[in-house]
Amino acid sequence: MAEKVIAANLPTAEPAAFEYELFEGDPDHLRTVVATTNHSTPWIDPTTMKLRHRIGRGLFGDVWLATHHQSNGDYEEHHEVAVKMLHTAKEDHVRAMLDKFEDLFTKCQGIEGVCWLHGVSVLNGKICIIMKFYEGSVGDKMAHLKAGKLSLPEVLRYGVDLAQGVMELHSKGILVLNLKPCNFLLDEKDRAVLGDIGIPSLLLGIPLPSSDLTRRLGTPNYMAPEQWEPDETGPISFETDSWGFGCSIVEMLTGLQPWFGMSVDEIYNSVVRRQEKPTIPIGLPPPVENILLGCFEYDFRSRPLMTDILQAFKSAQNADDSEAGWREIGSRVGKTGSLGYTKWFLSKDQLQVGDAVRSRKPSKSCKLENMDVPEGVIVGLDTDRDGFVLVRVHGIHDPLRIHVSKLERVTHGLAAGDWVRLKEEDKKHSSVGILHSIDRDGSITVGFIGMETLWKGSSSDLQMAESYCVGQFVRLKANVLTPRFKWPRKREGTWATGRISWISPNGCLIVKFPGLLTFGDESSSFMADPAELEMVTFDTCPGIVKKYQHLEDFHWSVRPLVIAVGLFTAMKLGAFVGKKIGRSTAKKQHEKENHSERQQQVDVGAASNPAWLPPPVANMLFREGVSAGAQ
Ligand SMILES: Nc1ncnc2c1ncn2[C@@H]1O[C@H](COP(=O)(O)OP(=O)(O)OP(=O)(O)O)[C@@H](O)[C@H]1O
Repeated sequence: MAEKVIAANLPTAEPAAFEYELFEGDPDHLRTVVATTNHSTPWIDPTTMKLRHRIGRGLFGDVWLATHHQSNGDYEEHHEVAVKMLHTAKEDHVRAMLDKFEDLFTKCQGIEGVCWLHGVSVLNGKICIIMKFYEGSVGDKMAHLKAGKLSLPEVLRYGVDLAQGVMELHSKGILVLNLKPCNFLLDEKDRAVLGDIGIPSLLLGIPLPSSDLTRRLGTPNYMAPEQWEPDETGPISFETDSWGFGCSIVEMLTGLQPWFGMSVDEIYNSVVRRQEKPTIPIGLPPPVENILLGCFEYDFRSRPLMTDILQAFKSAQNADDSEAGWREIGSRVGKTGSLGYTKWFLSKDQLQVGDAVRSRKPSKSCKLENMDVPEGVIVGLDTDRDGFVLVRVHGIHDPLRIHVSKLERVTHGLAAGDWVRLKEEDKKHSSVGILHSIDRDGSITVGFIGMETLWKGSSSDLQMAESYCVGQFVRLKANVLTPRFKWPRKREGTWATGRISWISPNGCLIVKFPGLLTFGDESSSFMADPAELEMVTFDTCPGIVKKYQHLEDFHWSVRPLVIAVGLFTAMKLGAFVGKKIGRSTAKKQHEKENHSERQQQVDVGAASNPAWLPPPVANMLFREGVSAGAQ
């Protein structure tokens, strides 16, 4: 049977190549790696391995069927094993990966629901992960079915197996990052186990050989938005696996791989830039449908954890009519609470009596004002109404009855979601980030630009930082000469001011520049490090000129519009002034004519008067003349 599956899995088998692969390597090189690596338990002597057939070729390397030969004088055994041979890496990277593998190996011991790991070896400078050989995968099973998809009860059963396996790995701090039906292996009892565990995690932080692979830490069709550039718009976290899990379930239910037929760049544009989600079949049991909707939340903090997924699948499995309602394919919109948080987001922190709390601000707002509870303490749980707690607020006699979704826990002055700054800067990453969690003992996790995973530390390492939200205007601080990310300049050469359009969970700001006119492919969105920015508001702009310049940041058309209005006004004014001048010239002309007429009359009247007569006298004469003329 094993041979049958192997044959079916042989897309590009190279039967003769393995001997070459195994023995061509420089034994001294191997000995160096072996000798300098701490390989107490997982290390397998490469000379005991014999590669037989290549089963498949994946993004991270090839999988081979091999024989592992073991003997200790008394006995001699040959085991059929699967060998994942990773791509060639530099010697110091090999060492780093072997150390990481050892940690993974130790943590995986005794975990059910994940592929059995025998150990690790190095052949030809390539790391080989040696695992139990399984008869096939969920992907293989689907490929052999006529419709290419599984029944709902089967999906739920495998889903429960897998969620349990992933949950166990998560409990040991291991991220899978490559969940997909081909990596769900099937054991003798038709239970799904996770294959290929943790390989992207082994590669985290290690430069990949091909530039094409550098931004991929998984299989593109199953990758979560934050997985593409985890140090820039990440970090990756446990909920990153929830996205991959959701993609796999959708594929198992429909037989269609998410983003099928699209190139890597097209998938990147759909998932990361346009924030699109895989299509979810409609008519699924409500717990499964809700969980899938949650799995495809763009911000991973809003997604369910594996324990939520397991619970949902179990409850759908127990429901009698699980398959009755599943009909056709369509898309749905996720449900969020009144403040814009999903129930998965809110369920990550369970409030307890004695917790200090404050009102939760709406998810897309910076404003803390008008809070019902600026500061309070939970003094009891309302047993009559589910989800309500009693909060004692300073200055109010009776405790307030408030729903937990409207409150957030404050520990050592910090609450999840706060903007924080590291007291001691670390050059490797930004000093400003977003707090993801704070335990009651003060241990924290923070998302920082420059880190692929969450930073762990203590609340005493942090201080509050200025918070940013979508819609605010920002520009680079004057002392920033070389920003972390590219930042556009105005025509005059000064840094442009932009508007925040999105905030990644690590605090990376996606900034648009409505004040700059862009052409063709020119991108209008830029990433920015909050540590390098300052806010721009009308109040902070000194003087009328700066205020007007800020007005220009709102839209590129403000300047031409102002120029047009200016020109129009100038023309109108010109015309008006022209008319006025014309009128006054005509008037003056008229007056001049009148005057010369009068003058003539005066001259006539004054003809007998000498020219040296003083003006009052002359005027008197003039008046007399006018009156004489008028008479
Ligand atoms: N332990 C194993 N036993 C039997 N078959 C395995 C085992 N591990 C992997 N396979 C099979 O080998 C084939 C190739 O696996 P591989 O994981 O290399 O491919 P991939 O999942 O497409 O790529 P990658 O994981 O590198 O992104 C798959 O069909 C997989 O089911």
